[in-house]
Amino acid sequence: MIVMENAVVRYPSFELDCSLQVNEGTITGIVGENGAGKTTLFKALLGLVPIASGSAKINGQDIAELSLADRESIGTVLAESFFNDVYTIKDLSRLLKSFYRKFDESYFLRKCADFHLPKDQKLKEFSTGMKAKLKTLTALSHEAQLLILDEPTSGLDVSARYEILDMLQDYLVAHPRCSILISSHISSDLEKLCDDIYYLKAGKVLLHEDTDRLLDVYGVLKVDEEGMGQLDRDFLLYRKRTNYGYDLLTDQRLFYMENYPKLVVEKPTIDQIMLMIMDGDRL
Ligand SMILES: Nc1ncnc2c1ncn2[C@@H]1O[C@H](COP(=O)(O)OP(=O)(O)OP(=O)(O)O)[C@@H](O)[C@H]1O
Repeated sequence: MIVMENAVVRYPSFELDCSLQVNEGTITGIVGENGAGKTTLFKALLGLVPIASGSAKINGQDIAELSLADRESIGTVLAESFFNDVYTIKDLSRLLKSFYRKFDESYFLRKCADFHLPKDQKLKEFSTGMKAKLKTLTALSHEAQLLILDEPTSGLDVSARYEILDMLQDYLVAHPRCSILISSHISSDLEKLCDDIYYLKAGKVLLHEDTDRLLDVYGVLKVDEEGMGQLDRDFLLYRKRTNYGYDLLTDQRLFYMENYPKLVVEKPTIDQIMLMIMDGDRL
C-alpha cells in the first residue's frame, strides 16, 4: 500500500533517506529516538514536505499525484497538530461532515460518548488524553483505508494508551484491508500492535524486522573479553560495552544457545533490542 524508495527530505541540518513498505491489512511501526525523523517521514508521506529525490507511492501512485478521493481515504494523526480549540465536538462533527464524503457521524459521536468526550465543551478545555483520543477517533471516522498515525499515544497514561490501541485493533477487524503506519516512543505499544517494525536513527532505517522475529529469534549474549574472542561472529549485529565485558545482539539466538551451551543468552524485549541498536556499535 505504501512504498517509499530512498525518499530523501532535506532540512538545513537534517536529512531523511528512507525506504519502507507497508502492505495491505498490516500494521507497521516506526520507532526511533527524539529527532530521528519520524514526523518528517509522516509529513513526507502526506505531501506536507517536499521529497528531494527517490519516490513515495500509495497504492502505486506517486503521493504528489493523489486525487482528493485518494487523500480522503487516508486517516491521519500528526503529533503537533490539533483542531481550532474554540470548536466543540459538535462543531468539529459538522466540519468533518463537510470535509469527508464518507464521514460516519454516528460512529464518531457514539465513540466520543464511549470515551466520555463532552460534545458541548470547547476543545481548549480538553485534557491531553481527551485530545489524543479525539484526534485518533477523527482519523477513524471517515472509512480510511490507510491510517498514518504519528505518536497517537504520546503523553497518555497506560489505560488511555490501551484504549487507543484497542480502538485501532477494532478498526482493523472491521476494515481488514486497511493498513496502519504508526510511530511511538513506547515499543511495548508497538509490540502489542504491529506486524513489523522499522527502527529509524538520524534519518536512516537501521533495522526492519517482523515483530514475531524480533521476539522469537533475537537474543542478547553476555560475554567477557575472552568469551568475545571465542565466538563465531557471523550472526552478531551490535556490541555494547558493559561492566563485565559486552552485550552482543544477535538475530540467531538458537544458534548460540546450541553451539555455546555455557554462554548466557537472554531473550530481549523490543526496548532492549532498540537500546542495543541505539547505543551499540554495528558489527
Ligand atoms: N521544519 C523544519 N525545518 C528544519 N529542520 C526541521 C524541521 N522539522 C524538523 N526538523 C529537524 O529534523 C530532524 C527530525 O525531526 P522530526 O520531528 O522528524 O523527528 P522525530 O523523530 O519525529 O522526533 P520526536 O520523537 O522528538 O518527535 C530534527 O533534527 C529537527 O530539528
